[in-house]
Amino acid sequence: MFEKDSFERQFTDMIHDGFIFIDTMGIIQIYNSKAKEIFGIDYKPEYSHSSGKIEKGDIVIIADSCIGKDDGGLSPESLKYIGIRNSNIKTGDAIVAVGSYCDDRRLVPKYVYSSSDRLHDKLELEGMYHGIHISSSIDFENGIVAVTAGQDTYKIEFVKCIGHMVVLDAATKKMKFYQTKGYTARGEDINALLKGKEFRSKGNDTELFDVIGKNVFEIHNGNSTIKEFYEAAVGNDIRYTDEYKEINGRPTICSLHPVDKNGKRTGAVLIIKDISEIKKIISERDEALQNLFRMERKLSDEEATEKLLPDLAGDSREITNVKRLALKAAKSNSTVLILGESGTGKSMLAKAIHENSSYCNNPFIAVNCSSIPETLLESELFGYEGGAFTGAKTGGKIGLFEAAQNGTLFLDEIGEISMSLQSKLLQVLQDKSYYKVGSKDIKRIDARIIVATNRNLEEEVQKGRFREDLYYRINVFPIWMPPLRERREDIYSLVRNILPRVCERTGCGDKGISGEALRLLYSYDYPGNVRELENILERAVNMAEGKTIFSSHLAVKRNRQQNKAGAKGLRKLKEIINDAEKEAIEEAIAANNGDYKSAIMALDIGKTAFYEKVKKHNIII
Ligand SMILES: Nc1ncnc2c1ncn2[C@@H]1O[C@H](COP(=O)(O)OP(=O)(O)OP(=O)(O)O)[C@@H](O)[C@H]1O
Repeated sequence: MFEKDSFERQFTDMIHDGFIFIDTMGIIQIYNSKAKEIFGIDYKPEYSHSSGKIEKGDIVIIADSCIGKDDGGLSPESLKYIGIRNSNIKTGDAIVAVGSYCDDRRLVPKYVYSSSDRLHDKLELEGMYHGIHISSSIDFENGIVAVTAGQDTYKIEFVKCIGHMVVLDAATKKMKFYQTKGYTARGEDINALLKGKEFRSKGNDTELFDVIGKNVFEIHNGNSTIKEFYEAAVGNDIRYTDEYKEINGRPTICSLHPVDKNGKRTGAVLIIKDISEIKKIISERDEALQNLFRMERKLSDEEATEKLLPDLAGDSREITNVKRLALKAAKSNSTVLILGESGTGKSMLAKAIHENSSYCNNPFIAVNCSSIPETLLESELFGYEGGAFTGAKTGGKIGLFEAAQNGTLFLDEIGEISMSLQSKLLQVLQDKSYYKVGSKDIKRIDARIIVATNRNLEEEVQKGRFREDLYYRINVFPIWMPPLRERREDIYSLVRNILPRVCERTGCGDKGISGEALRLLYSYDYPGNVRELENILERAVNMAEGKTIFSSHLAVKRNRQQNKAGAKGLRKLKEIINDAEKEAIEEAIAANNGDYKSAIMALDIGKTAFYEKVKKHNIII
């Protein structure tokens, strides 16, 4: 229809978009330069090679981001051509591999693969193979697939999926084929080549690859866009403008126009805008936005935990997690079970949950189950009617459940209650109702229940000391408070939070703490957790006469390392003297309320010697 160098052809080459015209037989009549560029036809690559086919013993290097879904059509089974027979490799997996083609010398292939459900930034294989340095990598984040053989690297950019392959000649180890963009149009998909199809030459050796006169399905795999294109060309009334379409695995924006002459269909035109670059930018932007969103959410999460649980000091990963869970628990009305060693802050957390819940304007009633005698606990919890038992108040008594109505009832040390009370509690939690002792009137529970224990309840259940059904009933929303020794980084913020409180409580005036003392606090193991830290600080505040707490004011055993050395009894005399010297200086400073002149006099040493020793022992003054 068109002359080879016709005016129309030259004209369409000037268009910035890809322009393809096919006739009513699906034969390509115009295929402008931009279309060739988009689909890698007439692409002038860096490296040249002649035409040929993969032969026995050739080294084949593959990097496939999504087996079976790339446009190279690689299947897990076809990997057998390079010696990979692994039934765990599935369609959709990513693989980087090197192997010898149809090799009966049994050269073992090397490969790394990753299932599609695993998130990865990069998949990489690197090493010597058959005397040549090979690397094959897929950079998912930047959309680059690269194969290096010796000094030469062959890269292809991709948007969604890609199948890349480089072949080295068995004898010379020189590159004899490599994949570049446009391989679908050239009909050089990996699978076909592995099955023995010939490849075309490239670079300086590129044979004239004229698509004019070829059927459109020869050049483009028959996806729905090309099918529609053909349908429009043969007479169907399909047309669209600027629609997102994929052709040969490349994202494009297409416009389809049927072409009629004298009322008769003569073919169709497909105009293509290459948007792979834009798509990449968009996906990068989307990813950046997602990261930003994630960061913002994390920050606002952290801000929220700080704002809503201000009394709960600590910013370690462990305590932050506890705070996050606590805020979630506060939003639900399920029973919360707080577990953890004594003194870790379970009661404090229960209060914080209450304060952040919808029950916050109503009472928070805390009851330590171990501190109330067993005989009284039932009547304390449920209350009693006047005259219910000998010694009962005449007017009866409101129980803690009733007192906590519409608020929160915190049952601390739940692991301590007797088996008979456990059954009653189970009933109450199940039925959400109870009877006052000596009453036949049913009472409804509208309080939120939080329970806590420092016992290992699972172990208690196994030993028959705690009812299994009650354990399951209260274990709805468990929160584990980690011991302080497992979150030492909280010590600083705990001291900052607790010290002013302790100073106020003891009426000793504001006091600070020396770096040395902080370091000592940091090195201690705290079997009694935060409560023990609080007690240590309280004692120190009372001991320190000046404004600063020094390590000599802290009633803690020596630090972990020193404990260990001490336990072995292997400390050298020099070390002992050294420690004693340090302690003496600290004590002198503390005893003189931080007044160095007096400390120097008390120690009866020279000023220079004093400052030298202070420096040597790293004493903060
Ligand atoms: N994160 C924290 N921030 C500030 N103070 C804390 C923190 N955790 C615990 N404390 C303080 O430590 C002390 C012990 O806390 P709490 O009574 O809540 O511990 P507990 O785990 O309930 O102890 P027990 O198991 O013995 O009942 C309290 O005085 C509390 O104020």
